[in-house]
Order: sequence, then structure tokens, then C-alpha cells
Amino acid sequence: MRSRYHHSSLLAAALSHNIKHTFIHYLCLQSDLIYTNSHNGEKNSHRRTENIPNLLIVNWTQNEVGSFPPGKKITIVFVIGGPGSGKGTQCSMIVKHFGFTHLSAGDLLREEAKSDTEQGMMVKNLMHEGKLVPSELIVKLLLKAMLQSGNDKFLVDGFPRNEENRQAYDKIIGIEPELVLFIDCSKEEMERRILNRNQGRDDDNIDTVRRRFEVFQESTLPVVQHYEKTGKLRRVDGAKSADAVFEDVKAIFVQLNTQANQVSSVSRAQSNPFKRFLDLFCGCFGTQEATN
Ligand SMILES: Nc1ncnc2c1ncn2[C@@H]1O[C@H](COP(=O)(O)OP(=O)(O)O)[C@@H](O)[C@H]1O
Ligand SMILES: Nc1ccn([C@@H]2O[C@H](COP(=O)(O)OP(=O)(O)O)[C@@H](O)[C@H]2O)c(=O)n1
Repeated sequence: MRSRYHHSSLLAAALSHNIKHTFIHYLCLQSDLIYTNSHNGEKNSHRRTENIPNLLIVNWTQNEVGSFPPGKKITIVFVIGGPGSGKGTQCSMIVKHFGFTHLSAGDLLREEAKSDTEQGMMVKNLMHEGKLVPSELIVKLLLKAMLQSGNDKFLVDGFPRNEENRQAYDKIIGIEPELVLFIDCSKEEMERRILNRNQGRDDDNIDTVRRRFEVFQESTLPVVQHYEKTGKLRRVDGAKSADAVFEDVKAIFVQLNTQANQVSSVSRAQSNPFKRFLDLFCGCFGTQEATN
């Protein structure tokens, strides 16, 4: 009871503050994100929040986490696929060959779930139910891990999982992914792999797995379609053996490296004043190719 009143007053204080760059979220331990839904379906967050115990407010500022130095080139690749499609397996192979830092959204959340706080408990419960954790929390964890790594190339595994993830990422990190790797695999094969995985994961049981498949179908597939439209999606057949999948993945990353090298040699050339002068000079006499 006390905690309910405490949270209600925090909510009131937060609403009255409207601080720029501050992200305030209302999460419920037993229900989904509830800010816009009331009992009777009206968009009335006040009434709804006052009636719900265990309300948790995650309030954090961008300054708390930090940001990348301006102008630093950061390469981001999202890796998506259903539960058990082989995201983690492929990511470790990519890391060995291409020097990326692997950030698994699921691993970051599992770490968070160990903490003996209200937030840790909330994450643990949602994961146990196979539901998605509120987006700003996972984006914050990703940004923190990116900054701590000191690297500039990241594989973000298991993200974005829904439109809300994608939008929160755009708002908070905002670095366009270079590409989005989608590991496509049948439900039967994924289920078989998960039930044989034996990593002692609390959510690798048949009931939670089924819920995770539903979430994938309903929430993640629309994100796949989004990246298909923007031309960023690279689909690989995840049903093959891990090595065979990696052959296809490798080809995608070799191409990505080639493009990156071309871009950096063009920008090096453009930043060379003598080369710029020569280009201009030759351009005047119609001999542009002479400098290439
Ligand atoms: N291509 C594959 N063929 C057979 N088993 C695989 C393949 N890729 C991964 N696995 C196995 O399937 C399970 C799930 O793979 P994992 O990489 O953990 O998936 P995800 O990260 O997508 O949940 C693991 O036990 C892994 O060893
Ligand atoms: N972007 C994400 C990624 C994972 N998660 C949570 O973490 C759980 C495990 O995700 P995972 O990527 O480690 O595992 P798989 O479901 O892909 O096997 C999901 O079922 C969600 O509860 C999330 O809420 N949001």
C-alpha cells in the first residue's frame, strides 16, 4: 500500500516536471506497459496508475549514460531471428572473424534480472513470461554497454524486437544500422533447438517458448518487413548447419567491409587538399579521370 502511494506521488511529480531529455516510464510488474490504457479503455493514465500496485517508474537522463563522441564513425548491425534461430551462435562466429563487439539484448537483461531491485524483479518476471521488456530500459543497457566496450563496431543481437524497440533506439541512440541480419528458421526447428539448448535458462520451457514464438510472430516480423522495405535486410537460411549458415553470413560481412573501405578511401581522398586542388584543376580541362 505504502509503495503504491509512494509511486503515485512520484508519478505526479514526474508529470509536473516535463524535463527535456528525461525519459519517464511507467511499468507494471504484472501487466504490460499501461500508460495509455485505463480500465475502461480510455486514455487515462492517472486513474489506471492509481489503481495498479507494483507500479515502477524508471526515470533516467541521457547524461546518466553518456553518448558517443560527435563525428566518430560507429558501425551497427542488428541481428534478428526467432528464439533459437541461432543468433548467438552466428554472432560469436562474426566476432572472431570481423572484430565486432557482440551485445546480446537477452544477456544484458538476464544480468539486469539478477539485481535485487524492483527493476531487476520486473525484468525477471517479464522474461519468465516470454514478454518483452520496456524499450527504453533495453536501449539504455545497450548504450551503456557500447560506451563501456570502447569499440566502434557492434552486433546487436535480439534487437529490435518490436516497433517500440526500434523507435526508442532511434530516439535515444539514433545511429542507422549498416544492415540488419535476419536468421530465418522454421518454428519446429527453433523449438527443437531451444528444448535441447540446456543452458539452464528459466525461459527455455515449452510454455514460455510458445509465448516467445507468438511475440516473434506478432511483434518482430513487422520489424523484419520494415527493414526489408528500407533495403537494409539481409536474410539467411538458418535451418542449415551452423557452419553453412556462417558461409552466407560471412559473404554479407565481407561485402560490408568492402563498402566501408571504399567509403573511407573516398573520404580520405576528399580530405586531402592537394588531391582536391588537382581534381578541380583537371576538372577545368575535362581530365577528371587523370587523378583517379
Ligand atoms: N545452424 C544450427 N544448426 C543446429 N543447431 C544450431 C544452429 N545454430 C545454433 N544451434 C544450436 O541451437 C541452440 C540455439 O542457438 P542460439 O544461438 O542460442 O539461438 P538464439 O540466440 O537465436 O536464441 C543452441 O543450442 C545452438 O548450439
Ligand atoms: N529486445 C529485447 C530482447 C530480449 N528481451 C527479453 O529477453 C528474452 C530472451 O531473449 P534472447 O534474445 O536472449 O533469447 P531468444 O528468445 O532469442 O532465444 C525475451 O523473451 C524477452 O523477454 C526483450 O524483452 N527485449
